[in-house]
Amino acid sequence: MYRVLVADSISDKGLRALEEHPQFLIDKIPQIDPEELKNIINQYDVLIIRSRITVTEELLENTQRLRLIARAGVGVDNIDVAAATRKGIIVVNSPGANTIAAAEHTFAMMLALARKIPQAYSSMQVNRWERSKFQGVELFDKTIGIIGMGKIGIEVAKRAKAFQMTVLGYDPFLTEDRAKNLGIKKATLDEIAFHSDFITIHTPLTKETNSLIDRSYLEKVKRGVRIINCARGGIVNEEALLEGLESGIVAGAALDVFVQEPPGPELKHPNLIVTPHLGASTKEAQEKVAKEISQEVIDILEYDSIRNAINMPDISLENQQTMKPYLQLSEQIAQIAIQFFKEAPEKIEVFYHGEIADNDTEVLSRTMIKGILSYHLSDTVNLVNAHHLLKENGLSFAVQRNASKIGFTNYIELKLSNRQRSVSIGGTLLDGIGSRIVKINEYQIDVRPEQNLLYIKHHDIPGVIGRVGSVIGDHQINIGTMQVGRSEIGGEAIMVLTLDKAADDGVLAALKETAAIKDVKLLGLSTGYSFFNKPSWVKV
Ligand SMILES: NC(=O)c1ccc[n+]([C@@H]2O[C@H](COP(=O)([O-])OP(=O)(O)OC[C@H]3O[C@@H](n4cnc5c(N)ncnc54)[C@H](O)[C@@H]3O)[C@@H](O)[C@H]2O)c1
Ligand SMILES: O=C(O)[C@H](O)COP(=O)(O)O
Repeated sequence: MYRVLVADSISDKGLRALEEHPQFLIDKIPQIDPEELKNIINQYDVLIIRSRITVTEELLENTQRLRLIARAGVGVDNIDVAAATRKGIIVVNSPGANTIAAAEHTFAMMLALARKIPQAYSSMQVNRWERSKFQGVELFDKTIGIIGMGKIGIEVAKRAKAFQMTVLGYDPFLTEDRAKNLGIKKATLDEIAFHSDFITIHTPLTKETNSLIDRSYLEKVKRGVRIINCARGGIVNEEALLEGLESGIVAGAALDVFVQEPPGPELKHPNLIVTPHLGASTKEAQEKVAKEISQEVIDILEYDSIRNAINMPDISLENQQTMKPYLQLSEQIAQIAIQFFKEAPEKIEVFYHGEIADNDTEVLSRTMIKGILSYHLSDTVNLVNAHHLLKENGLSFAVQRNASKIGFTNYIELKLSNRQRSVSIGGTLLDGIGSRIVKINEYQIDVRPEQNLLYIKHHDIPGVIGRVGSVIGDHQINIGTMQVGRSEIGGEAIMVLTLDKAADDGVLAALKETAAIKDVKLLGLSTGYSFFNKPSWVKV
């Protein structure tokens, strides 16, 4: 049973799927304060939040249990994603579910700003009738500059065109073609400053966008510009904005988001209109984000299907059918490799050949890293923090992908090495048959990866196979399959057996006493794959 803490006000209707799911137990504390959250966070597997809660590294230090932080909305700037990644916690959001709400709010703000509606309303509330004071401007025939042409920026652009505005768009990912298809002009930030009557921002808050609209930018804008920020507090520098409003360079501004939420009393000006972060606050958007997040939580924890994770590659239910057998094979290849290598390798190399190389193999690579690192670091490693732990432990990692086939339709090889030695394990998935380990170092074999494998290196002379069979039989262990590979007749050879139960120390000692046997290793593999599976190591 997974325990979920809903630590913000989230639509009940949207959460229904999660609440009705027998595997999830939900606690809702929408107004929880940071201290209480810190005290109880370790009781939960999942934390669902909006922008009210700040997830800090310090908060995450209080939990060993949390696996998933679900942001019912877009912005994850209130979550220390790097800290979550280090702890192996997946962070997901619900992009797109509140796009229309945010675009419509931007337009509501722009119209309210143009026609001074909030000011006129306040005046009438104190029984005044000041018609000339509240003369506004039209949107028709004006130029709007949109900074950030993502989902919301695009919806704002469409609406601006319906108002017959000239639309300038700036976004590092906006191409000329895309701009043309949208019927807008691709512009630079400076061109937006020089030509826009309205500027609206729709980027995330990043190092680059923090204070993007600052004093120096406001020195370049057209006098009388109106600025709208429904994206994130801080993208428009609040002090510079107040100065711009005071000097008249900025005729009006509309803010839905603030550096501090709620903002301090100093953030006031007669030409500044504000709303308390309401961009996503429509009934429809809240139901949609909560519904999307509920499904994502269920999919991740129940089906290992990941969409919209900030710190994990996507592995949706649709492509899971293809990828799941490879996930298990990758994990098993890594488990075999590290049980051979035993020490921590200095270098990890992965080679993908054939059709698999055309897929996004990142999740397979992470699975192998997890398989390798967890041998020494135990259960602190998962797919989320795999790369981080790799770097932290100073290991080098390289991937090579080659669509050409080398004997198999698909082939995955993992090589672990340090300055002294290396180990290579290769595996494939045979259509309609299942996975096979087909290479151990220089030896070609054909072994179905099962829970208990026994690897024996020996001289290729008569009698060894019989001796191995009788030692194992004497210990009442049934042999499932036996595969032999050799480099040359009478040279060195290997034998890989699948056993119905793990061989004990007595078997290994008896085998090692045989003169022709050079090495014996019992390899324990996990069967059945789950992102959160801990490998069941059988150390030899
Ligand atoms: N006020 C609200 O309640 C509310 C609601 C929803 C979203 N938002 C915020 O709106 C913002 C946009 O959301 P979205 O869903 O459109 O996201 P999105 O990811 O679809 O679009 C963001 C766009 O910003 C662009 N961008 C990034 N850095 C940039 C830069 N330096 N200059 C120009 N463009 C840059 C990206 O290329 C991307 O196209 C986010 O910050 C989100 O948190 C606020
Ligand atoms: O990033 C978002 O999705 C918006 O800012 C909405 O935030 P909220 O969920 O706190 O309303």
